[in-house]
Amino acid sequence: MTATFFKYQGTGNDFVMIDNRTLFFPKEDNGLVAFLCHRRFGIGADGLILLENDESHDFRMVYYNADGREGSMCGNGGRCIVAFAKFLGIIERKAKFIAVDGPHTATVDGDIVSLKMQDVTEIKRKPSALYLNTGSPHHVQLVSKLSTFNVAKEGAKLRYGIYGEVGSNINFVEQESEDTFNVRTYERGVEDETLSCGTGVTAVALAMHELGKIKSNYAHINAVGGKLKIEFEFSEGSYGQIHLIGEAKQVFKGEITW
Ligand SMILES: N[C@@H](CCC[C@H](N)C(=O)O)C(=O)O
Repeated sequence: MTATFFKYQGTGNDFVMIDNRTLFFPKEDNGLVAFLCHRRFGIGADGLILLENDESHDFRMVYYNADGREGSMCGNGGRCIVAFAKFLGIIERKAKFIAVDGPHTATVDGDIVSLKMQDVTEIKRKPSALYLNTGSPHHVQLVSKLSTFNVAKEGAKLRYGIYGEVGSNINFVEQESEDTFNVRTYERGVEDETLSCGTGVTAVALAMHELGKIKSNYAHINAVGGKLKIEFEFSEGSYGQIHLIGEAKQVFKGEITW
């Protein structure tokens, strides 16, 4: 079979994007997804995303990690699929779509996509980290000398050591200034460091607010692959109106045969 695909990136988190409105894609074939994401034998990506029709939303997002398994919510992927929906003419400046963690809204302004995330009602404190779910599970840990920190090794240790079979994404953070943080993430399902993780930097912003490290209702994040902004409201122990904001770009279009 020969299929048309698109490649998108959001602050360096890259995705194979497929228009599956005709439902041609064999969704149960995890080996095929892993092959398409493979950086030497396939197209190469941190994940694969299918755009499908949905009765009560503009579209449906189906997200797979690079290991071929369906993942939990992907924030950067969510921003990229909104840019893809605009490219396909499904939306103009506003989107309402459904993903694995529920409905999302988004706005597009040029290459900048602002994606509304689910509310977060619980942040767990661990001895040297915080743990929360922003659509995907995230461990958030402050470290020093982030630029030379061994994210792949330490991330794998925590991902398998603390969180067992289900696992978690692991974010290492360093405060840069009053409202700015540098973040590097080990991603579950990619099983390596990626250049950016949208649900991860969202988790970092909320965790830093929880620790009193930010007084504002926003945070700027320097991921390895680019800059993101997170805005939120905090009331009665809960975070709402959470927006993940940053660039999402189409990189190329191609055809692949399997
Ligand atoms: N890259 C993603 C996170 C994707 C989810 C994750 N790898 C998982 O299934 O745990 C993002 O931008 O949020």
